[in-house]
Amino acid sequence: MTKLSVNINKIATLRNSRGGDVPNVVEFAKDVQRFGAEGVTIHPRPDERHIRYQDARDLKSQVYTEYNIEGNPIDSFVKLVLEVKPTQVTLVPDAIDAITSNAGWDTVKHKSFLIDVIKEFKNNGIRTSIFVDPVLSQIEGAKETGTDRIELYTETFAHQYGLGNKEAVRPYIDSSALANSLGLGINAGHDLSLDNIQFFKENIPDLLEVSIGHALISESLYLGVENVIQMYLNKLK
Ligand SMILES: CC(=O)[C@@H](O)[C@H](O)COP(=O)(O)O
Ligand SMILES: NCC(=O)COP(=O)(O)O
Repeated sequence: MTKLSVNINKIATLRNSRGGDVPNVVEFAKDVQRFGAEGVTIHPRPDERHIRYQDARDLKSQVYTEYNIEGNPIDSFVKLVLEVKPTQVTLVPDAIDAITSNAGWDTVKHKSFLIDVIKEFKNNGIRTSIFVDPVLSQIEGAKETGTDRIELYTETFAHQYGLGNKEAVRPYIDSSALANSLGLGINAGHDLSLDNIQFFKENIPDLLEVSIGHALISESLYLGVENVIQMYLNKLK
């Protein structure tokens, strides 16, 4: 059974584009859980261009499924996560001005930093996951950090699968087999979608959780727009 955690960053992006509070991020999180999502993911960035640190606090009492906060563990992020105490923190090595996440950790180079920060979160009862590329040496390095889980960075798989290259799932199969043998839990995310999720899931045994945002919100627009147009037309009769 793989849990679906909905990343609601894009809802905050839409809200922020107008100021105000529409769409409301907390109400949206409540809705996705009511519709069956098994988790809510946010990825507050230092510039707060979508999810704001205050959103992370406001969501705490309303996320009754798994609450996953992702981000680069700079001081302000670590403080926020220790205050909010989500179910899981996913550490992502984002550059401060990254448009979106674009690489996993170098778990060998950053081993001692990761050990320290992971220990602090675990001591506070927060499950840890670290974002990694599907590279065996990086999975072995992840084990050394003491993390509970890894999140496989799926952008390459998603891109190649879209081009018809199904073999692109091979490094993920090998990485997840190694992670399993090392006792690491396996999450995955980035550019997963209705097109590629079933194939990915079928190939990765013991996939515990996927976090999906960009495609899921886009698909919700595509699949919902017809209904909304009809509702407007009815009001305009
Ligand atoms: C780690 C990861 O792949 C996602 O959290 C992704 O980075 C979402 O962040 P943005 O919504 O800012 O693109
Ligand atoms: N951890 C990945 C995530 O939260 C969502 O990534 P995406 O679906 O927006 O690419």
